[in-house]
Amino acid sequence: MRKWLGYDNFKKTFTLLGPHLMKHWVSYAGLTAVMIAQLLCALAFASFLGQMTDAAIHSNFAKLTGLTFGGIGIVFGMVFIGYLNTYLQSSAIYGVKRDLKMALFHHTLLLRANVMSSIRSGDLISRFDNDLNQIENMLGSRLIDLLRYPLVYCSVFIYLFHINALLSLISWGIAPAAIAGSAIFGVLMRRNSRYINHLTGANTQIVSEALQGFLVIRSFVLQHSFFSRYEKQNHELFRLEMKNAKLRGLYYAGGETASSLTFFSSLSLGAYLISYGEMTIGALMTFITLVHYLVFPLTGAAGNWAAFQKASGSIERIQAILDLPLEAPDLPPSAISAKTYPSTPQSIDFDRVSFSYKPELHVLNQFSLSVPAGRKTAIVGYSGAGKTTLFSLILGIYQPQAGTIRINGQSIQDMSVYDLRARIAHVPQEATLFNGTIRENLLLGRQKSPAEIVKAARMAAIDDFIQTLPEGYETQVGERGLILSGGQKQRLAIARALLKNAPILLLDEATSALDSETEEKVKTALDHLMAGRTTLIIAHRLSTIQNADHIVVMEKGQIVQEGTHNSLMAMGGLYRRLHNERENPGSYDAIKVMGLSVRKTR
Ligand SMILES: Nc1ncnc2c1ncn2[C@@H]1O[C@H](COP(=O)(O)OP(=O)(O)OP(=O)(O)O)[C@@H](O)[C@H]1O
Repeated sequence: MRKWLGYDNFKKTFTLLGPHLMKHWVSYAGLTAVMIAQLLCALAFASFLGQMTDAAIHSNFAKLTGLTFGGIGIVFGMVFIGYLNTYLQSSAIYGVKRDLKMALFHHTLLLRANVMSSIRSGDLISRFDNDLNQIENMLGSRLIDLLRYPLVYCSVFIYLFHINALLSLISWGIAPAAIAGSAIFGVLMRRNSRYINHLTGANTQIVSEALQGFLVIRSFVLQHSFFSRYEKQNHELFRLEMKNAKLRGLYYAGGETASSLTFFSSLSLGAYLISYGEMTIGALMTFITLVHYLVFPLTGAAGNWAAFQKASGSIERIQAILDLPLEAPDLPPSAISAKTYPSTPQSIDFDRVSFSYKPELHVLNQFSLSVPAGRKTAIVGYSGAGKTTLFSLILGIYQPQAGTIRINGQSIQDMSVYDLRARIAHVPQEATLFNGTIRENLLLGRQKSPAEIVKAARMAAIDDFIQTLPEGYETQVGERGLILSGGQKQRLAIARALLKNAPILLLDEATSALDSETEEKVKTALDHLMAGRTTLIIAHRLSTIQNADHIVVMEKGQIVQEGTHNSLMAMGGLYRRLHNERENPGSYDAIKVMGLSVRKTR
């Protein structure tokens, strides 16, 4: 029975919404007062109609005049209460919705990276959009209706019982049908709505992928396949929405039938009682004005219940995000992104670190490496060797399952992630730009003078390009930096790192998108930036790391060779193979590692 009536969903709804509702208690208390005032006005108006009718029948002009003024007063009162109702409802609905949205975004910003990478962006966006709208639908007057319906039913029943006991009992005839109808309707709506919410999420995902991957979609001519998926989902959504509409229609028809039946049976029985002199015409007028107040709390409660069932699916989806684990309990203080860490060099140590993204796949196994303070260490290896994973671990984005990572001898587990990241300037493989100006994208919350910004951009060999733009540093980069080339974005990311001025520098293929001439210019800037800082560089082109103090060669999450460029070249093995492959792609060694059989000519 509890399941059928959706009691658990009801409880879940209030567990999530309770604190937010409490915050807006003034609006909800106001709405409750308005609701009571509306009820009193309705009772007064019904009584007014009855008294007017009886006064007219008995030609009581003095009473009629008094009642007219009273009626005008009731009408003005109702108009004012109606205005208050609209205002307070908006404040209650949008206040709670705003708070829920902020809680969801706050949580999203702090989600752990492994959780974040498992969430589909479209699905997450639809929780902000579709699910919050469903909840909005349930807030405000629908919540107050939970109180209103029993209160209206009881007070009107007592009032009408006082007028005529027999007539008032007619409403009891529809009560069992209304309660059973509400339970069945609620269960069917909930089932349907869950599926609709899920499909809406999948639908948003397709649109989001189509926007993000529009170049690939066009170059691989995928429009048809994307459209077919979208079309199929939309047909299914339409089918489910229509199913819901049929349910609502049936429900509405049921409510109307119950209301009309009660009205006509009250009218007929009332007419009969009048003809026997057991009731006045005025009393019947009052009665039939109020009789629908005995029906709508029963049928309306069922409709309300259905809205709760619908919203409970959305609440479940929002709660599911709010239950996901966070990497830190709260947002970083606003000043931290502007903080410049003292530039004293810092050492990095990996001490028997083991890490896997998934239990069955070990990326690092008992990995140990010491990166001396203020030196330049390069990491090379085939794709998938685990190089980028090392950076993610240093940044505290993922936590190792075993072993310790230390910075200047202190375990990073004992540091706040924000303090840890304040020490590191990271240039990732893919430079992400945000919607905003070039200047905002370079600063990312930092305070720097225009001269410092230009200096960093010059060092990253991007100032010349920026100066050619009509609005220079104030140019909007467009969503995801679409107006810039891959190399330009990469140079902006390097300028960003220069401006961060942190003691640890992590460069992950930072110059991979640059042509050799630009790379040469940027290299000078990077050499300048790296001087005196602890630098880890991942590079595909080995020519860019030949002057590194130390080179670490990785294979399948293990260090297989270490040394300087010259010592590693002399040693032979994987480093020399990689070097020959990447720097002299036509050489005998390179062809051999590509698995081709070549006959030696010498
Ligand atoms: N978020 C992730 N979830 C699951 N597995 C991952 C994730 N990121 C990387 N991996 C896996 O971990 C392994 C190491 O990846 P990593 O990105 O560290 O390699 P890499 O040496 O930096 O490669 P590349 O040179 O291509 O960037 C790979 O097998 C990869 O498939």
